[in-house]
Amino acid sequence: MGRDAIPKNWPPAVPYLSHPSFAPHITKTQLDLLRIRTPDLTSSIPTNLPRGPCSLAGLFAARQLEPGTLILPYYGIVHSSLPPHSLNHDKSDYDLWLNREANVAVDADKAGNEARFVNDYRGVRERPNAEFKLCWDARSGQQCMAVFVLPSGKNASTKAGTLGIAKGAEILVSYGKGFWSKRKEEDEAPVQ
Ligand SMILES: C[S@@+](CC[C@H](N)C(=O)[O-])C[C@H]1O[C@@H](n2cnc3c(N)ncnc32)[C@H](O)[C@@H]1O
Repeated sequence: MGRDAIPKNWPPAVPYLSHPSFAPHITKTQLDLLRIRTPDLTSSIPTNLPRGPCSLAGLFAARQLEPGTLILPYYGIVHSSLPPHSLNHDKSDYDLWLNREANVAVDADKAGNEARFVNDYRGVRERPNAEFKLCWDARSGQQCMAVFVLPSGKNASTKAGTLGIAKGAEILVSYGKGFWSKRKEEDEAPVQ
């Protein structure tokens, strides 16, 4: 796979990222905080994970995926969540916290990779089968958000044979109740 490869059917209006992109306002202090591997970052992206299109999944698993497996990193524009650069007043559906201490989030609205298409499980199946998790990218020596198969016991189905993600199944996370209650409020708000 060449360095400039992009996934099939990628929307032409959204630049495809094969690494995080840093907004120009990100400070050295914020960057330095992202370069610390804190003890809670037990999961990692290995140095041999290729850049570019993901071989394990687009939105659907390309093969059976075991609990806890790294599926793919979540790339977007790494930006400060504090004013004046905060995107809060125009927060996108693709914006995830990266590091609260550094006030840094990653937004895949304007640019990203396949992970920006991961849907919520509600209305699709009974439970999520994957999660967004902060991990350590050993390739760049930086903290990175990524999508992992839910480990056994973490909201995952415990029925025999249903752990992990079966080949062909959709990758589904939980956006959290807060996401959908906010969406409901917005939908019900009177049009100004
Ligand atoms: C991060 S995007 C996910 C990708 C999106 N489906 C797309 O095709 O670009 C988040 C948006 O996807 C839609 N979405 C995700 N999960 C959904 C679900 N379970 N039911 C309905 N809409 C969903 C919502 O519109 C949400 O704002």
